Amino acid sequence: MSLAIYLGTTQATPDLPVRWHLGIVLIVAMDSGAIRSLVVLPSCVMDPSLFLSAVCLGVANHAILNRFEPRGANAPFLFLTIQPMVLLLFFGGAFSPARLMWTYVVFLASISLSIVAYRLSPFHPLAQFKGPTIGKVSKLWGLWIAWRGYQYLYHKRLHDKYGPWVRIGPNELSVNDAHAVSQILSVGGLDKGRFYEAERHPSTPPSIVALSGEAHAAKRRVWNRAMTSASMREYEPRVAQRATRLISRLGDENGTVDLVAWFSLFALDLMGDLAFGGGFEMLEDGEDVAGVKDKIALFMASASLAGQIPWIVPTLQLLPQVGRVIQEFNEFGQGLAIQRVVRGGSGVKDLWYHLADEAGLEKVQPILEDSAADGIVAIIAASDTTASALSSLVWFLLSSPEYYRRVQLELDTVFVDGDDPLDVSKHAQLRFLSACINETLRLHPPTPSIGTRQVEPTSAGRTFAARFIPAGTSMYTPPYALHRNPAYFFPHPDQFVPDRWLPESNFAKHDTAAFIPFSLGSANCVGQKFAKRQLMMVTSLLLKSFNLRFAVGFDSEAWPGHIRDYFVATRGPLLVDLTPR
Ligand code: HEM
Repeated sequence: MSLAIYLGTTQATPDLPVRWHLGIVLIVAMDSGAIRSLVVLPSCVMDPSLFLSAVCLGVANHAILNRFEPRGANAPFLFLTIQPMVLLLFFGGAFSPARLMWTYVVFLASISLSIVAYRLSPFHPLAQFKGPTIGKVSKLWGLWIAWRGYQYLYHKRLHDKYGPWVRIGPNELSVNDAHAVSQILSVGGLDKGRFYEAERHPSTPPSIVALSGEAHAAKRRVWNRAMTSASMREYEPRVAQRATRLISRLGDENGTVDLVAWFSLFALDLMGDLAFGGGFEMLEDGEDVAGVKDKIALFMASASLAGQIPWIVPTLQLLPQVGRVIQEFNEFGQGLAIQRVVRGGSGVKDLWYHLADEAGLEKVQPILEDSAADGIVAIIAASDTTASALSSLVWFLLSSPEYYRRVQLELDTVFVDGDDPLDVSKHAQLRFLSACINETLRLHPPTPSIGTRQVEPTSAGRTFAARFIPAGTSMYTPPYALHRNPAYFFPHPDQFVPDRWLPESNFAKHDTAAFIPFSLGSANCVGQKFAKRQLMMVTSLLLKSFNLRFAVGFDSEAWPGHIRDYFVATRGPLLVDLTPR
């Protein structure tokens, strides 16, 4: 009830200063009897000195935990659990369950109130940053939003309301300022935050995504080799083969298809080929028989949610079920890796060839488990992202017939009869299709929020775009909000207007520094050129092969509403009718 009154009042007047929030909480709490019962009820079983000691102990615990922030919750949980018992023992007197319970209640209530008061107070290091009160108080609200998959929309809404810097968690900011974002993500900026620890389990080798610093740089060197222009040329025949099979399977369906599902089967088959020398035949089956997609979805959802409150990760990992998700995933990757090794490379310089350093270029050869972990990352990082981008591109084109017509005209001009739409040497001529891809990645970035970066907790803090950021602060740099910021893309920041990407266009604002679908800096997307190449190849072949329109009865306008953000955004079915051209 008190909470409802409090939320109601603050909702009606959202810009109340912090001291008013504290005042309202206090009055409502007193009025509702919460404070009275907290003082009166325990007095039946607790003498005043025990009561006061429990309060002081609670506040002291907050002061200590705040000063020496623990990395995990296991030791602090234990530490907090035993203290009320020790306090009771120290005070002596008759033991009763009621006395013990109230000691716990008073102790925990004191810690909680002390934390809330501090987080809302002007003494908190992030007090100068605006943001929703509930976010300042606890990360649990952010977890709830992330649970529902709406984090990307939440970030944008908060930036629309509070401006480019928003405090979205007790020690967390979201930044929608292109200059600051580039400083944060680029070389010399910040390392990955604890968000990424959720992807690691002590029993499994870390992949490139979960690493930072030197260890990341070493892995990245191998990945960079795998993504040079020469390496990509080796992969192109595989892309062409899988894209051709996709088109023939779509043709077999003879009518309405769910393109989200088919793009996903295509991308998984392709990455299975490149990362492990084959093994999936999902296009053939017309479905994901082995449930790889479900495994990825479960892994991504668990990691992205646990990443919201990283201090809980060591505790969660004590649960066998949690470890099992990560371990099973890892074993799955190792199984594929062993098959690839047994099968041999047959001279193909695929992704595995580079990840396993078959050329022997590294001083220390990676062990099979490490390469397997990276192979799995390749499947996760490359399949859902590419499939998401392809489906959004088709959705935008079918929703804007004029742009669809222009893309088709361009394709028909560049690829005249007998030309191969998979010929990458002609990509440079597909200027409008390229603009449509950029505009799709702008409005529907496949990773709409990315994980956090963190100011080194032992540092003296950092300054970005003239704002001082205290040590330990986590920072989101959300592409979705940045890409729709009218300060960078104007006019029509929320509309699909591919012309803004053409060199001859003259839009009032077109700041590509704010365009970060592949992130920036040393941990940006290593596969971005390959991703764009795939998008161009598949779209060219698809639109040359078929005329597309939304299936009859399909609610196309509602489709973007089904996008959910679990690090990589998921999409609902995209039902399209195809007729051969
Ligand atoms: C449209 C498609 C794609 C998009 C939008 C995309 C986006 C991204 C983004 C935003 C990151 C940085 C994530 C972070 O900072 O936490 C990333 C990282 C990464 N991506 Fe992509 N990606 C795509 C396709 C691909 C492909 C095709 C590959 C590989 C074949 C790939 C491999 C990777 C890898 C290995 C990383 C980790 C890099 C590192 O930590 O150094 N991605 N991607």
